[in-house]
Amino acid sequence: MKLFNSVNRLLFKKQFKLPSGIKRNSFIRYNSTEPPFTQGSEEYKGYLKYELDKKNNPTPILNNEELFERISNIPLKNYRNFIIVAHIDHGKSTLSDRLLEITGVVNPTTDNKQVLDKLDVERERGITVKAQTVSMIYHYKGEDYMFHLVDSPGHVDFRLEVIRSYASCQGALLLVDASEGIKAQTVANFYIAYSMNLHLIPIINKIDLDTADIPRAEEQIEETFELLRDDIVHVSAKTGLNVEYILPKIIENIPSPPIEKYHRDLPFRAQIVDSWYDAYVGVIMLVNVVDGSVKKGDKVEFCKTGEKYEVKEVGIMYPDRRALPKLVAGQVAYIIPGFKDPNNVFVGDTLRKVGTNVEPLIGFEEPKPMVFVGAFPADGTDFKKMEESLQHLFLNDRSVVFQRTTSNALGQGWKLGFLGSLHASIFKERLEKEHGKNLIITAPTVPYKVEFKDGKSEIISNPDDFPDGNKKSNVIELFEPFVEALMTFPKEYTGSVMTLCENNRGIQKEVQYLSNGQTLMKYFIPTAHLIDDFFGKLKGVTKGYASLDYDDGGYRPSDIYKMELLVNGESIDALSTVLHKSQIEKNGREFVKRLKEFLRIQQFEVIIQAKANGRIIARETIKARRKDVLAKLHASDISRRKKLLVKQKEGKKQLKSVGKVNISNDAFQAFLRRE
Ligand SMILES: Nc1nc2c(ncn2[C@@H]2O[C@H](COP(=O)(O)OP(=O)(O)OP(=O)(O)O)[C@@H](O)[C@H]2O)c(=O)[nH]1
Repeated sequence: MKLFNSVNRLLFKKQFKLPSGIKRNSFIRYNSTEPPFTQGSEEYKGYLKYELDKKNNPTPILNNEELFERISNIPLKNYRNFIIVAHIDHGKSTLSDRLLEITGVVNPTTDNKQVLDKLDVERERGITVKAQTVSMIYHYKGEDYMFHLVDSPGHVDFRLEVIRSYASCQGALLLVDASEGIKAQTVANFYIAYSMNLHLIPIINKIDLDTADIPRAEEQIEETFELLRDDIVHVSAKTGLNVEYILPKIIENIPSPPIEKYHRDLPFRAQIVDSWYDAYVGVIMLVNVVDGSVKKGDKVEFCKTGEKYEVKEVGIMYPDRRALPKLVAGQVAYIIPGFKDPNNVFVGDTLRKVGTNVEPLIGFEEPKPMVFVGAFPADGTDFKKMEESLQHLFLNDRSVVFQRTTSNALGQGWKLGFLGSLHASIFKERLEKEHGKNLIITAPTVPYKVEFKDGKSEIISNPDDFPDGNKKSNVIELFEPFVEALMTFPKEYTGSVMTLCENNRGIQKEVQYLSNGQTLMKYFIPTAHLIDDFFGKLKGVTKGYASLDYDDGGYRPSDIYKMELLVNGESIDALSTVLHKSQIEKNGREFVKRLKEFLRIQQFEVIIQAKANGRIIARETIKARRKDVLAKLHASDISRRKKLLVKQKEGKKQLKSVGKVNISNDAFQAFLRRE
């Protein structure tokens, strides 16, 4: 591989005519600081030829024996575990693809588009949802190095996933898009990496774009993160330009796993970093091996549950599973424990060999769902079948909370909890795509906290359970969750963003004007407003230029009430919401109006009301009208008559009944989807 790289480097050098005055040995610097080549220029054509040659002479892909032999000889001091962090869409997955090609993990001749984005949703939506790990071997200055690269999700909903991934890493590549510059998530991810003592390698990506502004991105990196301009590598992950210069930087700047924490001569101990389900082999666990070694046939124990299993397979992700005879300390690798139920595995738990009784490692913070929805099967749908199908959908995402629940209006169903609004919308979209009309999904809600007079407190994630009327007399205080939102946008929108935040009951924490003409603003925002498309509204008032990141902002006392929708005096529990006092009048009026539109004309008068704090807020009436489906037919048209009557009968079957009023599935769905 070394030979291959030097041949390529020569080829690469030969293709470019360097401007006069620039020496060959300043080649790296030249390529990493100058603007990209113009398309169609001689240099660009030369670069394309280099790309073609690379494709025709790829680094050979090792078979399992070769792989194990190479890995077995790599000492712990030559391990580098790192993560790529960046704002969403700044090119993490694309950069991973290029690194995998250079190190011969994947063949560059195949179309490597986001090799690591394995979940369907990730490929469909082009975003990373789960962190993925992949191992690489890189030969440098006569020695083999083992890299574990973690491609972490960029979106804030998956922040805990990012933090967990950091735990097994010593360094991070901090990626910034050359045309976009630093964004909210770049800042947020930088601070996490910094607080966890990770060594950072700054990289400016997308230098091939016409809109790339490299000096501006450099200035931002230097000013905001106090990283040296000279340390920045300039790359195009898309074309591969300069990506090879990142690898030596990783070796020289990121330390190996610390020898005081990782011991190859102690009994086996590993931390579970992630787990997923495979239809053929069952559960697969990704582990960070901290001490000792483990191999197929070893008996291992989960510290948390005490459950014991025999190891069926061990190996590394390369980029798919490659079975190896054994794993050793320092590796981030997989273990197949040979069971099917994903609920038996707890991320953060420690694995040890049976009988060794070594101390468990410190676990991770459990992800807390921030957004809840109810899901109910429409009439005629098989509950059990639907439940199996839903469970299947969530098998690979253990952060989804899945519980049975019942509603007086919609019958038996499930309560689903998600990490944030993107997480919820990804699954909602999939549910709607896969189950369409067979599933009614209620409006998203957030978990409220209630403190009672007896000192107890409760988290309420179903609005209908929110204390009201008599139940409220035992309550001392009600709390709603907030997020600490971090926004960046061009300075001229500062006033509009402030107004937006104030209108969403935001509490200002900090405003900073950055040198690049951007404002960085921090506000505490109620989570309920955040999930009500706050980002969409933020983009609206900043012409799409804002970026948003958020963190848990804790609970704050709040003047909140349950609002019910009544149809002929009967409350429809699935449509209850929890609202702040300031929103009740407006939302109450809007909700009854909307529900009126969606309710079918009934055979008697229907009264729709919104009620909160024991008071009727709004009211609408639907006048009775009998629908005669045969009215327009000629008396002798018997077969058509029959058909229509059958159709009417089917339609009636579809109606969900609340009190005496029938509400069709379509009406529920249309109301909830705000169509
Ligand atoms: N022009 C250009 N486009 C790039 C470059 N790198 C990535 N892209 C494009 O930018 C988009 C986002 O790239 P990804 O690699 O999916 O970004 P990501 O950071 O992994 O995104 P998330 O996983 O959603 O956070 C894709 O359309 C890429 O093709 C680059 O160097 N130049």
